[in-house]
Amino acid sequence: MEEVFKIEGGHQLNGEVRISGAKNATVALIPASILANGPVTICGVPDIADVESLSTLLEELNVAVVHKDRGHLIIDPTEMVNRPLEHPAVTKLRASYYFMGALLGKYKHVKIKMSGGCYLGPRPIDLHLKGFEALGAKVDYQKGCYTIEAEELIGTKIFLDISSVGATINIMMAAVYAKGRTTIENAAKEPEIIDVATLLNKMGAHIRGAGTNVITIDGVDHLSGCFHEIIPDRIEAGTFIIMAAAAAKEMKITNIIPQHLESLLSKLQEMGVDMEVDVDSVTIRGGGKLQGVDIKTLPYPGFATDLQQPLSALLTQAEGKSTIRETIYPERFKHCIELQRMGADISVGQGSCTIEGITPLYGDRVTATDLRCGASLVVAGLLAEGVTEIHEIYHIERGYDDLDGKLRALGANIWRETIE
Ligand SMILES: CC(=O)N[C@H]1[C@@H](OP(=O)(O)OP(=O)(O)OC[C@H]2O[C@@H](n3ccc(=O)[nH]c3=O)[C@H](O)[C@@H]2O)O[C@H](CO)[C@@H](O)[C@@H]1O
Ligand SMILES: C=C(OP(=O)(O)O)C(=O)O
Repeated sequence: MEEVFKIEGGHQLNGEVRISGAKNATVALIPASILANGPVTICGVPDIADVESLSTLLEELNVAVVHKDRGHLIIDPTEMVNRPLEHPAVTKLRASYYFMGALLGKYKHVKIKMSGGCYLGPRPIDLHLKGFEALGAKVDYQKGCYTIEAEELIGTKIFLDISSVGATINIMMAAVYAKGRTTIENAAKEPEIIDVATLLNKMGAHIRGAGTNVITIDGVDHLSGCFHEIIPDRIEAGTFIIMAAAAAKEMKITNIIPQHLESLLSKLQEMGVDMEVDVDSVTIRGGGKLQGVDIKTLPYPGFATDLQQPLSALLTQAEGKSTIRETIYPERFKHCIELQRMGADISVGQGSCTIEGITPLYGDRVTATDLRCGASLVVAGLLAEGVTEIHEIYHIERGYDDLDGKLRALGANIWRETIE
């Protein structure tokens, strides 16, 4: 028995959609909260499977977790116990690795299984571990489990060979209680990193420079509970913007920070998408003629790798040739095989793909091999003739809050079906 999405294409989207809190911020804010010595209230928490998995892990640690209405989450680590995290929930998502930095920071000791998440090609965590070691920790890996411990953590200068989002956040969390100053050079600059630094600073940490490539963390002795509202999800916003360009007459995407979406919006403008950008919303008028474009994924503020997959589906409807060069995850092209099944003319090369448009798409039985592949297939399903059946939607549920409900409210014909 499996639950699938079915989408009947060709229904025009219209109206307004409100974007939820950012998944990639939330999944770091939740582990970061355990660094406090009192209750932390996070508001705007998206209703996604990754949050459920992290809540399970908090409960494993005897942290009190209360889900209130409208995305309020109260995390109270007052009675916390630093147990090994070997629960299967660890492997359900990538971000469980943030418990490494958080538990190491708070207790100088952590034992945790290897995390999971989308397979996008190899996703090593060597930079996280090197960062912990530079702070004075010893890392041991046995039988799929990391043990990381330190007598004390001492601030130091850490240069990241690659500006990794995960390593930047993990080191930041490990360093908040360290003695003296930690400097992260070549730090990642994604908005989610600023959000985590903001939460930690509200708790009493002393972090400067988040959002630039040099972050300094001056260790403190105590962190308290606080209240924090999560930034909007720029990847969910981008996905809906792409869907609007694909299938909307007029659609307003609200609760966004347009500055976080500049690389996408400027590409869509180059494609010929009609848009009106406001302070915290964008209105898209779809149905116009689209031109193919070339895209290169890059760390923020460059074009987000998480959006190249949904955009690929739209590019099948753009005139001429489009090329996507993937510099973050050169193997992130599994969605192309699924799109080909639906009629797309795509060839995949070494770290890139070429899409020839315009090709009509036809509903078929396809598989969401990862989260954004799933989003790409939903975009394709909205455009396709007939019914598209998407399997393995648990990937989509890991990162999109009520994607099908939001689409139905906009006029899409999408439903869930349980099949044998
Ligand atoms: C939960 C979360 O926030 N996930 C996002 C995060 O993943 P994640 O934090 O895992 O991605 P990173 O920024 O760490 O990865 C960037 C690049 O660095 C490499 N690398 C990373 C760490 C390391 O120790 N060694 C190493 O070689 C990776 O293989 C990749 O090629 O950023 C990615 C890049 O924007 C996004 O696609 C993910 O949606
Ligand atoms: C790859 C992603 O997520 P994760 O890092 O959680 O696997 C994503 O959000 O597109």
